[in-house]
Order: sequence, then C-alpha cells, then structure tokens
Amino acid sequence: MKTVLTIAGSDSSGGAGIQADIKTITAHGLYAMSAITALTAQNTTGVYGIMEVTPEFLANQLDCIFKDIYPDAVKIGMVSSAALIEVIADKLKEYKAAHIVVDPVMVSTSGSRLLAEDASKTLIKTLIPLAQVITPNIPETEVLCKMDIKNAGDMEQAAVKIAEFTKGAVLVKGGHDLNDANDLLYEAGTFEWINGERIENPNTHGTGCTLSSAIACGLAKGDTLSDSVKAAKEYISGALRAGLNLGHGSGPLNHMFRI
Ligand SMILES: Nc1ncnc2c1ncn2[C@@H]1O[C@H](COP(=O)(O)OP(=O)(O)OP(=O)(O)O)[C@@H](O)[C@H]1O
Ligand SMILES: Cc1ncc(COP(=O)(O)O)c(N)n1
Repeated sequence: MKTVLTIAGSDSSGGAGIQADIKTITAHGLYAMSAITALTAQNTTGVYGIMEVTPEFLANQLDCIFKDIYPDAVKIGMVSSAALIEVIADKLKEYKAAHIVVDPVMVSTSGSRLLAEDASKTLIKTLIPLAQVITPNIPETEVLCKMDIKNAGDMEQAAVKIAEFTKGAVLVKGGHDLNDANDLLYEAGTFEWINGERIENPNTHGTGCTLSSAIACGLAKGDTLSDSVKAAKEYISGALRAGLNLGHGSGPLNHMFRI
C-alpha cells in the first residue's frame, strides 16, 4: 500500500486543507497520513479563525509518522508561519523525505491570508528548494516572482524566474480567469502546457489542495512528474464537472470522485 503524508491545515468545512487531501488520497486508493499545522474555523463563505499548532507539536507529529509509516510522497499545504515552515524543512531533511509537493498556500479563495507576511521569505528560502514540484496559482506566482501575470507568456517567464530558487519543477496553475484553466509545467528547462477546459462551476473551494494531493499520489506510485500532473488534471476536471453544491459561498469539490 503506497502512502502519502499531507502536512497542512484543517478546514472545518471539509473542502480544503487536510480534509481535501485525505479524501483525494483515499479516492486514489492510497493511504493518507496527516500532520496538522493549524486549525481553521472556516466555511464556504470565509475563514473566521486560525489556531496554529506549536513548532514542537508539529515536530512531534512528524516524528511519530516518519518513525512508523514512512511516506512514499509528501504534500505540503497551508503553513502559516516561518517557525512552522522551518520545522517542516528540518524534519524533511532529517528523514530524507522524497517526492515532496509544495502547494504554496498564501490566501484562501475567500480572500483570507493563510501565510503570514514575513513567512514568504522563509518559504522561498527553506521549503521550496526541497520540493520536487511547487504548484502556485496565479496570485501566488505573482508574489513569488514579483511580477504581474496577464497571459500565457507571463506564466512562462514567471516559471523560469521561480525555477531560479528551486531545483525542482514549477507548475503555474491557470484558472483565476486568466485562461481556459491551462496549467504550465516547467521542468528541467522545458515547458509543458497541460491544458484544460474551463468548467463553469462556482464551487472551486479546495481545487489547489486537491490537485497537489493528486500529484503526490502519482509520484508515490512511481509515475513521472509529467504523468502525475496530467492524471491530476484529469482528476480535478472530473471533480469540477461532478458539480457538488454545498454551502452559501464557493463550495467544496466532490473529493470522493472515483478515478
Ligand atoms: N473553473 C475551472 N475549470 C476547470 N479547471 C479549473 C477551474 N478553476 C481551477 N481549475 C484548475 O484547478 C486546478 C487548481 O487551480 P486553482 O487556480 O484553483 O488553484 P488554487 O487557487 O491554488 O486552489 P485553492 O482554491 O485550493 O487555493 C488547476 O489545474 C486549474 O487549472
Ligand atoms: C486549511 C486550508 N488550507 C488551504 C486552503 C486554501 O483553499 P482555498 O483557496 O480553496 O480556500 C484553505 N482555505 N484552508
């Protein structure tokens, strides 16, 4: 049984965070472990509270997991402070973790900041360099490479800039009204466009969490990064087409969408 560890925040509404990750990993037939970085009080209309775990407690969770069920892949989602980012980076190095997917969660779809202002530098310096792939959305890409992104050419330029501070690959995700949900994978100096059809569905809460967890599943199974991203794209598109409709805001996806 292949295993995937998610290191992320808890989303009380079940649509994003570790809840999205565990559902996605389970739907892919793999076993999910989770180390929680923060509890959030949130629903489809917004984030109403964040309570971080201490760095010591996060380290304890990671020790418990790595010493007992060694993950075949690791997905990192919301990590709200520099101190927690540093603990994760130290533990990933200590345990020589492989197939690390970093989803640089900064702001929720509902507009709440999930990464402290001063923590972006730590994310760039200590965690992103450990990733096999990072999966920023357009706003996150703009923060990481300090440039506006208005079209596909900007996405390519941004991917090259971000690649300067990571040995891994960069998946700049489309969506966010930029284009027809076409994503760009930049790996070892090569661009690969992974195109998608824009699906008119207001319920996109957790799409990034779901995609990055699905990518980690592919890597855990030994698939190439390109194949893992393409399979994850199929998965997220299918989940969006399934059209789950819950809550009064931007609702969750249908994570138990069977591949
Ligand atoms: N309306 C849509 N139709 C089809 N694909 C979409 C749509 N919106 C997003 N996607 C796809 O979903 C995946 C996640 O992209 P998105 O930009 O939503 O990430 P995100 O903003 O990080 O997600 P999250 O809401 O979890 O933070 C990408 O592959 C993107 O192309
Ligand atoms: C715990 C947690 N992690 C990640 C997100 C981002 O998801 P979205 O951008 O869909 O709000 C979130 N809202 N909550």
